[in-house]
Amino acid sequence: MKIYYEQDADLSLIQSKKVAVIGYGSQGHAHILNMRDSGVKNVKVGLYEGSPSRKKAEAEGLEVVTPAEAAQWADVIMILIPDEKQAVLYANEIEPHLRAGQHLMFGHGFNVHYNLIRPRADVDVSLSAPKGPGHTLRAQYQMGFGLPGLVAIHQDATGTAKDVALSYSKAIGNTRAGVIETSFREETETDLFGEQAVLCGGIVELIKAGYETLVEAGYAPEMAYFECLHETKLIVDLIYEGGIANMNYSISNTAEYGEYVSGPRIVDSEAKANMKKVLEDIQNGTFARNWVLENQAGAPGFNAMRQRMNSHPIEEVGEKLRGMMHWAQNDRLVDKSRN
Ligand SMILES: NC(=O)C1=CN([C@@H]2O[C@H](COP(=O)(O)OP(=O)(O)OC[C@H]3O[C@@H](n4cnc5c(N)ncnc54)[C@H](OP(=O)(O)O)[C@@H]3O)[C@@H](O)[C@H]2O)C=CC1
Ligand SMILES: CC[C@](O)(C(C)=O)C(=O)O
Ligand SMILES: [Mg+2]
Ligand SMILES: [Mg+2]
Repeated sequence: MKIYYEQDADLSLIQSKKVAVIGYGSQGHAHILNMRDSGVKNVKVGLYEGSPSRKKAEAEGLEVVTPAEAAQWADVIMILIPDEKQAVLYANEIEPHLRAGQHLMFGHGFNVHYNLIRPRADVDVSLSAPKGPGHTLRAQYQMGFGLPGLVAIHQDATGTAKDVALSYSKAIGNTRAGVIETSFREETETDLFGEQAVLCGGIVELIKAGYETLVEAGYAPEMAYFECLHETKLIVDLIYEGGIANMNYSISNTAEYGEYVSGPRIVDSEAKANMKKVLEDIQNGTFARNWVLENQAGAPGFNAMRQRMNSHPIEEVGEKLRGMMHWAQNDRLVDKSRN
């Protein structure tokens, strides 16, 4: 496995290009602001007319144009709008203006891997995918650190696709932590699996089930919140810092013994068998097809599930308790008024 670091990437390549970032959301704002701070001067944001994000980008002094204008102007076009909107954007606003030798980039391989976007053969197509949320990508960069990232090349029409993709990854701070070379397929399938089984789907269900178990047994919701949600970060920080052994070193022997005897009763062989089914659905395209169809129908199921999640009692008690922890409100990663 090849991992690229600062010395392996030439920042001047991306600095010499006209770079358009389509979208100014979680990833978009972080990519363009990190790039600008890395000396990439010729940047524009692509947003539709009337986009609420326009004001936020302009407040940072960025030039905002339409996606079609961005595609006409740029040498490098990075698409960072929601995955489910990219195919329509590409067909209507990008593809008609593409010319040979341009470089099309993605932050996730979803649309290219599942053939929802099929770029013409004479453009470079790559991905530069940070392994973490956009707001963390920005915050880490500003502190002088970086998130790990991935690069992959789908097409190399000019012979320079990888060098430019690595240069882009350096500009957003990923080579500070290390950039792994992968494929669109591997990035897409592992990213979807990670977020569904562990990082988002797995953790959220674990937290909710733990909270509900305690509350249904008569314990105070506040106790259940601190135990099952709040402390998750403190424990994950220890794992992040030095692995599972580091966490086990810090917790009590009683907790460690409970981890060994009770953990496998929760995430048991059935849970692992279900993980394998989730992975199969990702690999055979079932998940992608369902997500596309859901959006074609106006996302009724998605919106209902989002609404149900947002009104779960753990969110209510959490809001109240977090309001008491003023320090946790300072230096927030997500400032919805800015990005
Ligand atoms: N979120 C993350 O941290 C990560 C995301 N990725 C990938 O990065 C990509 C972007 O995801 P993410 O940052 O979450 O996306 P967001 O949902 O945060 O992006 C929203 C942005 O896209 C703009 N937008 C929406 N539709 C259009 C359109 N038709 N034309 C132009 N702009 C549009 C929105 O404008 P407005 O709000 O004004 O409507 C907003 O600025 C995806 O491929 C995702 O998988 C990869 C790694 C992590
Ligand atoms: C874990 C979710 C993620 O894959 C990410 C932040 O990396 C995403 O799609 O947002
Ligand atoms: Mg991810
Ligand atoms: Mg993802």
